[in-house]
Amino acid sequence: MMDGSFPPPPKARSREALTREAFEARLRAIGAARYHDRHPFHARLHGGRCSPDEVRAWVINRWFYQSRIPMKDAAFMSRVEDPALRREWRSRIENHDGSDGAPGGIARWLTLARAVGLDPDYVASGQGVLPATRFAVEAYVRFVRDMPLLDAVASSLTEMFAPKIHADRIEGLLRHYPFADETSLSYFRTRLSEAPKDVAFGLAWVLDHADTAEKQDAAAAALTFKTDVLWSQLDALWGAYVEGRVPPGAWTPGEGLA
Ligand SMILES: O=C(O)c1cc(C(=O)O)c2c(n1)C(=O)C(=O)c1cc(C(=O)O)[nH]c1-2
Repeated sequence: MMDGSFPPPPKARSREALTREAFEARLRAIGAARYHDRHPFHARLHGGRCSPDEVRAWVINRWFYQSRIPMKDAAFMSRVEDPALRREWRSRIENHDGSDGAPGGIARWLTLARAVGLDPDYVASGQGVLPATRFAVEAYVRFVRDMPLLDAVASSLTEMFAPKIHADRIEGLLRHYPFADETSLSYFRTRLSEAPKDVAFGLAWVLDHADTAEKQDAAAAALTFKTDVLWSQLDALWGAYVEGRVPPGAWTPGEGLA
């Protein structure tokens, strides 16, 4: 500078938060690019190309995810100080565990297990679950237990994309597999009516609370993390049961049959 002074440092420009609409679009774009409906295992399953043992392997491994969902929701609720938020959230646990003597999602999953020829007690024991499935699912439970509440709620928002995959699954399984009927697939039919309430609440909560660019980034990262949790389970399933590299200790065909 002519007068020998230094130019002022550039002002640290704070990024503006996206509008509600633009932020929702950002979250939906994560699903469009990364949700596990795009995984080749789902195309194989819904297209009728899975062998009976591949279907059994999917039922055994996916059970582990199902079984941990109410545990992660309980972990979430244990951190919530607002009774209104806990009241809203607790139906998620009842949906899976059942209430007032009515069966929940876990019981419906075991009905599916029986229909594909598995012993439900074997499936419920968690034996034979792939190590990578266990790692991914446990990472999800820990994430919800340890991260800020905003990240925890955002990580549940993969469910925004689930109704389509549940509807595709019902249609594909009914068309291609003899075990499929309204009883064996009741898990998915029930989710079609349960999930929209949870999604509407969770999405509105995230849109309300992610009110800075940094929080929006954190919520988007949480949703991305969750898509990885889902995708890596199917990668593990594919490696073990489509390509035939079953890791030590994991289910082998013939085990755990009814
Ligand atoms: O079949 C599926 O593809 C699928 C995906 C997801 C998901 O996106 O996490 C859930 C479910 N199903 C489901 O049935 C379910 O109850 C559920 C709860 C949650 C969650 O993160 O709280 N995700 C899912």
